[in-house]
Amino acid sequence: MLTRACRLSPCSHPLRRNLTNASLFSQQLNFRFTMPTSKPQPDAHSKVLILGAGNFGSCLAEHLGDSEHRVFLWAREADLVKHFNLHHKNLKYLPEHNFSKNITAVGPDLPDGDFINEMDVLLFAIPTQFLRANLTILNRSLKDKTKLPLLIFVNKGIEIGTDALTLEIIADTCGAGVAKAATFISGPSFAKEIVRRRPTSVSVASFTEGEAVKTSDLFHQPHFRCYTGTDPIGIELSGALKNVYAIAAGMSDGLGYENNTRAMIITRGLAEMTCIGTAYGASPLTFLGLAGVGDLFLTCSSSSSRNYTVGYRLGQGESLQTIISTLGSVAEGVSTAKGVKRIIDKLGVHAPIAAEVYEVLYNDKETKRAVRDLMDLPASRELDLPPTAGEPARQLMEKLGLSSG
Ligand SMILES: NC(=O)C1=CN([C@@H]2O[C@H](COP(=O)(O)OP(=O)(O)OC[C@H]3O[C@@H](n4cnc5c(N)ncnc54)[C@H](O)[C@@H]3O)[C@@H](O)[C@H]2O)C=CC1
Ligand SMILES: O=C(CO)COP(=O)(O)O
Repeated sequence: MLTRACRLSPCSHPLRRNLTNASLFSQQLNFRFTMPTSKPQPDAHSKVLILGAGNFGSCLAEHLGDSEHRVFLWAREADLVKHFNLHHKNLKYLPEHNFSKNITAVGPDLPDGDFINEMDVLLFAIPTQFLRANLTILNRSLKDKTKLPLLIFVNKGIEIGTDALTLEIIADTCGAGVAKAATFISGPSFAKEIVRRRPTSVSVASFTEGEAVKTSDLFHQPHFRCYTGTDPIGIELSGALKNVYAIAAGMSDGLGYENNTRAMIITRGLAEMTCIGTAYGASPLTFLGLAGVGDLFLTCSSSSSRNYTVGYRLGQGESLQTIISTLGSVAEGVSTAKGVKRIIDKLGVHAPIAAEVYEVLYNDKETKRAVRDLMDLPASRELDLPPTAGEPARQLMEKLGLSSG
């Protein structure tokens, strides 16, 4: 078993390491900041508020409710709150599951400041496109920024219109200190398998490594392992990007292509993800972890994935509008494909699979034509990481006060 001493490594963001080695900013970045931390380590009887009672929020409520913690689950649907508290069931998401009696549903309004300030942990399981509005309201309750609850985010997407990662949404709405303390969980973790206690592992990252360790300690269970790190930008990009490639893999299967084609999409998708991440300013190694290749493999190869399902149904000839209106759950890759397209265009990264997914979703390109165009690309070297120095990450870290000239 890993000891705490073994899991902790000196806190240094990979951007700093990359830049120190080779890049444009090697002489410029000089980290001089004090990392914020949350209230003391959540103990065995912590108060946890989970925001978002969809598949993943409910699943994580169950994961933490299966303990001595006092878990509250915020749902914006009044009927869900009422039914959950009476029957310990969430009929809309994970309807088969009997939830722990340690969980109390709250809502439909967001809890008030007094309630929020009593919490030791706030866990956000709200789809990316709705996060900004909810954080704007919640920020009014986070009065004392020196005594923050442990803040955990599990959404996997890029915001439409701003191309912002969640780190930036948090900084915009709650301030840089809150973003620096935030922790991100990402990795191959279907909600319905976690509630069945199938062995699962995830990546947990924060700029404040102590917060990632607290999160890991909170979540770690015999059937659930956490691996900590200090590349939240890479972890976020991994989770967001893999959803776009899951759409591509589903599309391929929906068109009737077989295993070779799916393996090609997964592998070339990983190469694209790594190039986009490197150009953005994340560590390329992050994409080899659970949040990267782990989640990419999972979602590209299973019909349990909503993103894969969107792709599959597109490949079968259904329209995007019909698929979205009948999916019954969020597929973050659909909205994220827009931000990814803008990011690759801006950074000049060659990411043809992501570009073709965008064309199918938003320019009515036929799925078969997209495959033909990909296969017609000229032969190229297998992998050349872009030499760029990570301007988006540099700007984001500047916003967080994590760089100084
Ligand atoms: N389901 C899974 O296995 C996993 C999901 N995730 C991520 O977690 C996030 C949430 O996903 P799911 O729970 O699966 O989605 P879901 O589709 O099951 O549930 C969506 C939730 O968002 C809420 N919602 C809708 N509009 C809202 C608004 N305006 N403000 C606040 N909440 C709103 C709904 O009430 C519902 O609780 C996504 O970013 C997803 O990528 C991450 C890992 C695994
Ligand atoms: O991210 C997930 C599992 O790790 C869930 O994937 P989908 O959102 O595609 O269902």
